Amino acid sequence: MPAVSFQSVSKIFPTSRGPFQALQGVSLDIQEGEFFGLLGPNGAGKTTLISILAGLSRASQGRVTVLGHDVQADFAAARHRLGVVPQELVFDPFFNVRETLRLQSGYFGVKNNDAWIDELLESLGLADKATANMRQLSGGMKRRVLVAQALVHKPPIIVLDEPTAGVDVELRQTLWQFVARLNKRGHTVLLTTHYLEEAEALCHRIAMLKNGRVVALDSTSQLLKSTNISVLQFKTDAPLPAALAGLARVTGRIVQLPAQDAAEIEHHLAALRQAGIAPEDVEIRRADLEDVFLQVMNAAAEGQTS
Ligand SMILES: Nc1ncnc2c1ncn2[C@@H]1O[C@H](COP(=O)(O)OP(=O)(O)OP(=O)(O)O)[C@@H](O)[C@H]1O
Repeated sequence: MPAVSFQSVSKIFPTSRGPFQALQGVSLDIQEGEFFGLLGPNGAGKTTLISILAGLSRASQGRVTVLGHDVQADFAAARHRLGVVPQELVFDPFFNVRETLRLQSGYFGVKNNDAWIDELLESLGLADKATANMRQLSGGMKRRVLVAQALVHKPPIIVLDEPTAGVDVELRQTLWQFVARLNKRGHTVLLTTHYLEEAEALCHRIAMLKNGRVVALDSTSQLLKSTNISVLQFKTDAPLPAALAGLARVTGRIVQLPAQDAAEIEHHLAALRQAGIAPEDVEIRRADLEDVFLQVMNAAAEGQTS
């Protein structure tokens, strides 16, 4: 039985400009013990899908189950098996950290779980903040409590919606170490993130969403193998010739150009030379998940317009 099963899930939001289809027939199964990544550009429908999974929003069509429990018909059983770390920081400011975690345990009918709460506090670097009031914590500390809060009832499935947005390097490392440990112990993890190097490092399998549809679904290693492209990377201050500008991924001075083969790399270099550009720090590397992601998204866009 899959840990999570999305079956032909569609979602239509009524808006002032008429109905808007945020999800269009999304079907995918996440197996028990998997570390699964859900990727997509802003507005692709990731949060909508997670809200339906968590029972916060209803699918317009289709069905979602959590370890066999329908998220609507069998809401309590499904919800109990999920630990959802939401994107937004929402807390009751009147409680301290430990009280917040005890309160959350109470919502799930869990008692006498102080040993687990201590482990959560310790693993998330919150041990010295146990009696601090929620409103005294920094944003990053609050995010740690949010993670702890989602895990108080030891859910078999952990759902993380962009947990590292705006989070410092230390917390990212603490968080990923802890989540990876829980995954090794058998917890299923569903992660959405815009940090593709995190997804590449952590996820066994990845689904890419665009405009509410699944446009790629495969193991991370297959996705990386699916593209035989290389990337020509260099630095320059000069504006690129138009023919290359459309292909390039530019970050400040760093330019990355995908190329199918050596001939195309030569072609790119010749185009630069012709434009009078002398690229600095030239290197050629294999495509990473970000390159694959961009390729999949561009192919999906072309598919839609044709
Ligand atoms: N309540 C709503 N009413 C109308 N449209 C909505 C509503 N909630 C979401 N949408 C729209 O549905 C689409 C998907 O939104 P969603 O938040 O699921 O995207 P996302 O993939 O999580 O994006 P991001 O990466 O920005 O978090 C967007 O176009 C959004 O504007």
